[in-house]
Amino acid sequence: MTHTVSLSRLMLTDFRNYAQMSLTLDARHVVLTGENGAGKTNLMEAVSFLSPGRGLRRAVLADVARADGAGGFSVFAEVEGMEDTVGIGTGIDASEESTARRLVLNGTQARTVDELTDHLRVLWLTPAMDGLFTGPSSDRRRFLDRLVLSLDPAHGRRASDFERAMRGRNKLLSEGRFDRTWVDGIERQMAALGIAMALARQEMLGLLSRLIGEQITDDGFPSAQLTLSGFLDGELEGPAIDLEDRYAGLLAEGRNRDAAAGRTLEGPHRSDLLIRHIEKDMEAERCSTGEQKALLVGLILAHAKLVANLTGHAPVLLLDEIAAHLDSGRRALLFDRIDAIGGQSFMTGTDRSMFDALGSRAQFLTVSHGAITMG
Ligand SMILES: Nc1ncnc2c1ncn2[C@@H]1O[C@H](COP(=O)(O)OP(=O)(O)OP(=O)(O)O)[C@@H](O)[C@H]1O
Repeated sequence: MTHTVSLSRLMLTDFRNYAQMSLTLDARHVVLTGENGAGKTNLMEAVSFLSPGRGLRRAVLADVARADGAGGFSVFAEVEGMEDTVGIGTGIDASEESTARRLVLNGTQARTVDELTDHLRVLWLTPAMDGLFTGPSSDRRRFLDRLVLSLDPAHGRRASDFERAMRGRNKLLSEGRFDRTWVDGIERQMAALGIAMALARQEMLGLLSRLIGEQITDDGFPSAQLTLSGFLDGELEGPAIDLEDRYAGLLAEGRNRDAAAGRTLEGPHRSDLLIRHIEKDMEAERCSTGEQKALLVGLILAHAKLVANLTGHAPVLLLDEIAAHLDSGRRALLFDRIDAIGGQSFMTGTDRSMFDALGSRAQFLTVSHGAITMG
């Protein structure tokens, strides 16, 4: 049985084009319609700040604060969450020097943003992700890591610790300091973190692939075959300690090469996510724009289902302009699929009639110049 996690209240202060906004919601889906530039995506971005990281635009926090405001911003949400009802407040104060946002849970300062994951998981799909299959591998790695993060909150910390250790190694090598014990120590640390990262990614992809395999249908949303490549390909099996030894060995062997290159050439930071369209048996990057979009939608919805199955709680989904290029039949199927995940989804569009097939399954909101009206 999947429980619905839903926002029952959302309040914004000086968030992008919202000076003050307060919204009361029920657990149904939320459809936001309005003209271009009205503030639909901004509202979704505010909801994305209820998860760790920099939100769906990967914004610099100072840019989020309303241009004519005092320099700070806040987002407050009441969430019927995974544990209980929780009040979540986040933002930055105008006077704060820090670039990190503050996070308050039920009135108490949280230690880390990872604590958010105890209450809700937020996943999103935005038009900015349309180039995922054709863009640089760093985009796919980030996408992959967000998928892992929504199942394994420790993944983010592991990745940032790995980055830090790697920068330390690069610096030592570039300065020609091959002090054995020092470099050995950093490489052992990189090996432990790097293998843990690779295994977490592989495990998530295994679970997701199995779920996709079980739900292959011919409803117009293609299925993705997902493969990890670029780091210990085909070797990520057996005890983790053996894999760590193998990776530490590769790092030690590669010191001269990496010193010359000025960076570490072997590691999970070089992985790529290879995606194929199963029904067409074709690499995603060679599929048409429409096929790529459908593939991405299918992938996000399958992942949402996986999160729901594994945690027992459906994630909150932010689907920006998801129905834009679909005919009415496809749209109705899409809404059924979204609804079947069992959670609350936020969807945007310019035209309300595009969402007619949702009927009473959604609450409809009109957005105009940073203000919201129901209906
Ligand atoms: N920090 C900020 N302060 C004030 N306004 C901002 C800030 N950041 C962005 N905006 C404005 O917010 C407006 C709404 O943007 P948003 O992306 O939410 O529009 P939208 O309703 O999703 O439109 P579209 O249908 O075109 O995607 C834009 O006009 C943008 O210039």
